Amino acid sequence: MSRVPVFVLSGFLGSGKTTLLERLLTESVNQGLRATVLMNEIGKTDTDGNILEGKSEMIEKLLDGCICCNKKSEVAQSMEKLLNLDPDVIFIELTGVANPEEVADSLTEPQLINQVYLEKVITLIDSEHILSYNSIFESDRELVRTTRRQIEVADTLIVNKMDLVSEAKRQKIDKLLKKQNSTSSITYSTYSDVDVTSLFQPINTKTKKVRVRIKHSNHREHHHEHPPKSFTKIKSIRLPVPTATSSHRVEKFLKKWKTDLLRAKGYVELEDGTYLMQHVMKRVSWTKSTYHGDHYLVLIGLSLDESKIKEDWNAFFSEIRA
Ligand SMILES: Nc1nc2c(ncn2[C@@H]2O[C@H](COP(=O)(O)OP(=O)(O)OP(=O)(O)O)[C@@H](O)[C@H]2O)c(=O)[nH]1
Repeated sequence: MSRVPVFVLSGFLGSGKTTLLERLLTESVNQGLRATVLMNEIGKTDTDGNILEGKSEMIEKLLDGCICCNKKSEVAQSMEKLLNLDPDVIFIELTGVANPEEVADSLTEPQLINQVYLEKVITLIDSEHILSYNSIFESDRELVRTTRRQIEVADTLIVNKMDLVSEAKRQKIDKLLKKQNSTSSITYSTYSDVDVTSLFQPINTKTKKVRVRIKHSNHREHHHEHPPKSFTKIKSIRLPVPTATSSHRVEKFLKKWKTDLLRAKGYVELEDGTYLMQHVMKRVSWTKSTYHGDHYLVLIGLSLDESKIKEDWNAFFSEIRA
């Protein structure tokens, strides 16, 4: 029996993983490949799953945590469900704070090892922010280590968001990446627009080699001292959006937490309908959406003060209602 190739999409929060996944799913359809997806999110809310709605009916979700050792059996269970659908390819989108080595290990579980192989770890790089990671994450060494491993173990590095950086910055990033990973290919993109056909090459040529491997570091044993559901100090907070509001007001609210806020996303009702709000570091975008579920925002950040944020959020809506 041939093993199913697995592509792991890694990269820090907001780097462009879901944007690439949408392209990969479109290409899968074009090539007549049956693609399935395992999504992993930090909180209990699956915004990326909603974004991908309609792109693939075969999405398994692992919410509330990064795929790390305590989730190994859940990964195996989810993968088995996907394998029952007889896919040609499986994409795993990790959370922005996951170390791809953990999921690679999960693929070697006894019930999976004969059914799947790791084809590629693709790591997306947010070119606008990568050079600032060390200073932004100063208080969280584990996070610095994880973002570094995302680069070091990648087979393919995609430096995304090239529309937001200068040529001088591109050269600095190039130098940094080559220092941290001398063997990976490096591709530059805007909105993760890469040559996806070449990423699929191994599947097309049907040279499905039996391998599950990853470039491990010498000291890759997992650190068990962290609490089970928090790999780093990164926290995710879900805020319900009970009534229609304005984008300006939401952005003003987010700005208040900017020192700790790394990522926010969710569905908000504005005057003329529902919008998907995406916030990466300080950059915000709004896209009209056909989403029909409850409106909410998810805030992800370092040491976010949950009770203060929730209190402020409630006050924000009391003001609207008054
Ligand atoms: N300006 C610009 N924005 C981009 C680019 N690529 C993606 N984005 C935007 O960046 C935001 C985050 O993109 P995603 O694809 O959701 O990133 P992600 O890595 O999946 O995010 P998480 O799953 O939250 O870690 C979205 O608003 C995208 O539209 C790019 O090349 N340039």
